[in-house]
Amino acid sequence: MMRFDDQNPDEIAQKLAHIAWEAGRVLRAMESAFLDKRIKDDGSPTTAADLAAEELIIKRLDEAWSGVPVVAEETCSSTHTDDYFFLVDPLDGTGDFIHGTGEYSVNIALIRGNRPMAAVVAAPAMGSIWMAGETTWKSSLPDEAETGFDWREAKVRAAPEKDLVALVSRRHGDIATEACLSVLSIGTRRMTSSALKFCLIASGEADVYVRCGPTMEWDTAAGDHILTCAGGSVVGPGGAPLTYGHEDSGYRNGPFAAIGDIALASRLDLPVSASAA
Ligand SMILES: Nc1ncnc2c1ncn2[C@@H]1O[C@H](COP(=O)(O)O)[C@@H](OP(=O)(O)O)[C@H]1O
Ligand SMILES: [Mg+2]
Repeated sequence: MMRFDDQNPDEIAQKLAHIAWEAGRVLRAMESAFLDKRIKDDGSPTTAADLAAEELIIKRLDEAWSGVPVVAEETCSSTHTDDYFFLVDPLDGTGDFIHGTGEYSVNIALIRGNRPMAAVVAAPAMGSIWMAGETTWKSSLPDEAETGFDWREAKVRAAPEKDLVALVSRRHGDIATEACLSVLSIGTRRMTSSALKFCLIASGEADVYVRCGPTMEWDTAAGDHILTCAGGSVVGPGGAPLTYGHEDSGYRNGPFAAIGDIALASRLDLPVSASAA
């Protein structure tokens, strides 16, 4: 089996970026097609585009790192016995993909133990991509993957005293999330779908994203790593980082807050368990 010890995390992230770039091409080509949607058990939609992108990503991961388990949203292989495994959301923000807002992303994270070590989030319709190994990098999405990326380091900003910029889901909200936000001095609330919320904080364009409603590990792992390597944090109740690979709980996350400035952590009071859907 291919091991990761001989590759540095930024090199792995770069390979993941190429795979996400290719999956993004598949999704863009399917944007205007009329796609039947199916509602899954958790109430969220899925389409042929989710499946096509996931199939491609799994194939490419296997070509690059044969035998490493992949836990992916649509075909969620339920066991991972190795120290390393991938978490994949081929299309995060399927509702937005269907409604044409363009706010959807491809999320891929390599997990070592219970934390990410390399990750990519691509936003094909927005033309942007973020990757992180040890450092976080942002690029526009090029026409040619081999030569076209223009990677620049991404960094969080210090939180302003007041008028924080909060990112909130366009399609999912709950009372517990609103209660957490209400104690912060929020100046602007910006509706944003998918893992883009983590990336905008990582790029210093926003300060906080709180989510007390249900999400899955593949929704957060890549964005978590991108934000963390840019100087931010993703914390659960009590301020601990999120951990991944919780097969027993069906890969569900608890409540979390993504923040650019760790100083905000002491002002947050997250509930212990996720709100109902
Ligand atoms: N009831 C539920 N249980 C688990 N995850 C849910 C959920 N409702 C929404 N989500 C997650 O929230 C994601 C969308 O987040 P946002 O509202 O921030 O765009 C969905 O991603 P997918 O579109 O990949 O299914 C889905 O995984
Ligand atoms: Mg998805």
